[in-house]
Amino acid sequence: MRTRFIVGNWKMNKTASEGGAFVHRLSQELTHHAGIQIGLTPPFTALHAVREALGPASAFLLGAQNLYWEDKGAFTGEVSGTMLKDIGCQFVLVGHSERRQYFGDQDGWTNKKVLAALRHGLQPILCVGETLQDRESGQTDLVIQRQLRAGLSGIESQTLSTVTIAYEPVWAIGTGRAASPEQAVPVHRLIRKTLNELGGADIGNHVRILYGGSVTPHNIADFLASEEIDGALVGGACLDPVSFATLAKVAIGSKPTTA
Ligand SMILES: O=C(CO)COP(=O)(O)O
Repeated sequence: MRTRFIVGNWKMNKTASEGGAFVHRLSQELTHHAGIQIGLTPPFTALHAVREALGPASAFLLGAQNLYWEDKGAFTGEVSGTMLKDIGCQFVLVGHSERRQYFGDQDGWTNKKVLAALRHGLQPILCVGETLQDRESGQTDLVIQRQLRAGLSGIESQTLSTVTIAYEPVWAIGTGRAASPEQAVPVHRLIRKTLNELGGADIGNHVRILYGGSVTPHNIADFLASEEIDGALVGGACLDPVSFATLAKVAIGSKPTTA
């Protein structure tokens, strides 16, 4: 049984004080969320305020949007796994398409970042996804397999089962044009198959695979109706606490159907 995971990725939004206010409002809206995990990835500057607002016993998980693979040193502008762990993070996004597109994060880097996260006891969420051009030229499967094989290189089977994958088609991010479940599910199956090839046995069946790209309170149930989709990585619709709580409540209430 894979526990569902709904993650709100704030991207470059919200100051520290706005982050604290968000958490207070979210906690009022979402008083229980038994059976699923909910994570937030504020910008680095709001991590402390969000951790404080959540309190030590919070069931919400705190994550970061990126990390650097060295533990410390002369790397101006970077943040290490040691620092994220110290501030209370439990997980970290790696290889988000905006990192790949604007900041040059390549497959080799995502691998170093995944390994660094694991070394520090941070659960990595490795993001993969094809561009529109990739999809239209029939390259989707190749791109996804390349990103997975490179990003997860050198990880032993047992550890591989603790990684989470987010499938985020680049053309669906921030466009209001979500993939249909019919488009997403075959890619989720391909990801599981690739994980089984990488880890042996049925490792892929233990790994959570989230969908991301224009997920809203209105379409989340359609994705979660498939047992292949274990949750969502949400951008725009997570910035308002009421919208995010509504989305999470749908996730708590919906049951997957066996394919
Ligand atoms: O990139 C995303 C989450 O990481 C998705 O963003 P949107 O939900 O705004 O499309």
